[in-house]
Amino acid sequence: MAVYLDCNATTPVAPSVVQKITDALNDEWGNPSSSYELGVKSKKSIEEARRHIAMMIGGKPEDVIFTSGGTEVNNIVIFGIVDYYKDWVNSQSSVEGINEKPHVITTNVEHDAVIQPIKHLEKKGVIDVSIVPVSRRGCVVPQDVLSQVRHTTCLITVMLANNETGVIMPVEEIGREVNSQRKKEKLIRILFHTDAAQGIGKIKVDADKLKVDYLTIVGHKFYGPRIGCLYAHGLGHETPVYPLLHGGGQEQAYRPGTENTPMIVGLGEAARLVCENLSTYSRHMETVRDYLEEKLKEAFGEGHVTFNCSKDVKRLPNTCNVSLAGEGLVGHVVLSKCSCIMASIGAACHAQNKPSGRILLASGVPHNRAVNAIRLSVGRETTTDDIDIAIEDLKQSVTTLSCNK
Ligand SMILES: Cc1ncc(COP(=O)(O)O)c(C=O)c1O
Ligand SMILES: O=C(O)CC[SeH]
Repeated sequence: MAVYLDCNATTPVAPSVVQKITDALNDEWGNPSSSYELGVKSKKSIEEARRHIAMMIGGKPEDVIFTSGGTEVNNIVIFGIVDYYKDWVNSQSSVEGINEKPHVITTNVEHDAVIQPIKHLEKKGVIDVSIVPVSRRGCVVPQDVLSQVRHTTCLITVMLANNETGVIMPVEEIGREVNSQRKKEKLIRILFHTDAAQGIGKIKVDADKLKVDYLTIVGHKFYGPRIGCLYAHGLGHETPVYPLLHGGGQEQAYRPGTENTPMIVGLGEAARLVCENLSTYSRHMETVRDYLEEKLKEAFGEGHVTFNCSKDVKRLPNTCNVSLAGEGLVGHVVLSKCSCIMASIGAACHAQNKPSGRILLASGVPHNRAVNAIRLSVGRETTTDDIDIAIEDLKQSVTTLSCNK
């Protein structure tokens, strides 16, 4: 019997989401831009989905733009900064600092879909970057971020929760202070982005409360389809969005292209499920995750089990990053000897045979523990019976590896 414990990598699509997608494929295939009934019907279902998504994050429907996924959203935000800064410089009467580059601040534990576009622009010499290391507890300190602000800073991006450790970052605290000094000094307003991919569907996400200008939504992390959304607070008037793509007028021309109605409708249903059931989902996942951690300690002994997320930081209710002490118990090797568990040692988009260098090591986990790390991320359907099976699977894997030494 297979036990899926990799929900931070991706989740199954909820049954009602599958049904909504199927119905839309069959009945709402019209072009949403078409003025006849078939098109109007498709457009209406898209706008209903937009309303559910806006409600899920405490935003307005007109501030939600559909994209192909989270990677696209993060690239829209990061690449847009270059034009944002240029437009601001051109709008200034004085030319002081006109040749200085826009400055971006981020952390050293962001997902590649944030780090890589930032590094790309830095390598091209287009932006200056400050990468703020998280504390030894794996959580970024707000003052460490804010102390990096300079007169050319125009974007701060800090993920809401880390995909490997589950650590929840102090986004709201940073959001409150981001522009506290700027207005007095007539400097460019700093735009604040959070990649909420791992938070949505697990914890309450309120864009207004977080004081973010941009927020990334990733459907396949909360039982939805593999598309995403960009939330921009006061889209187009308070917060600029510079399109990566140019074409028709869809999505207020911020993300042109004939809409993927079935997947958008599915994402709307996934958002509706979160709106209605988040506290139930969150409580269940935390109960099962805590049961998992107790059973790991029982099975291997407290002295042989180390959890790689500090107890005194806020963390996602579904994530357990654990290292089993013992020579040869390298994370990916232990998983390779398991016959039931489907899990990972870190981000799926990284090679599964080397430790999470950037995230666990960056979070203060010593190398000998990082190499033995396994990420177990439970879901809405994970049961304690699943955990019992997973624990037995891990025990047999460790026994096999110990005998082979
Ligand atoms: C934190 C985080 N950000 C961004 C992404 C990228 O989203 P997508 O897979 O939709 O491009 C992922 C997962 O894939 C993620 O875990
Ligand atoms: O597995 C993850 O952490 C997200 C997909 Se790269």
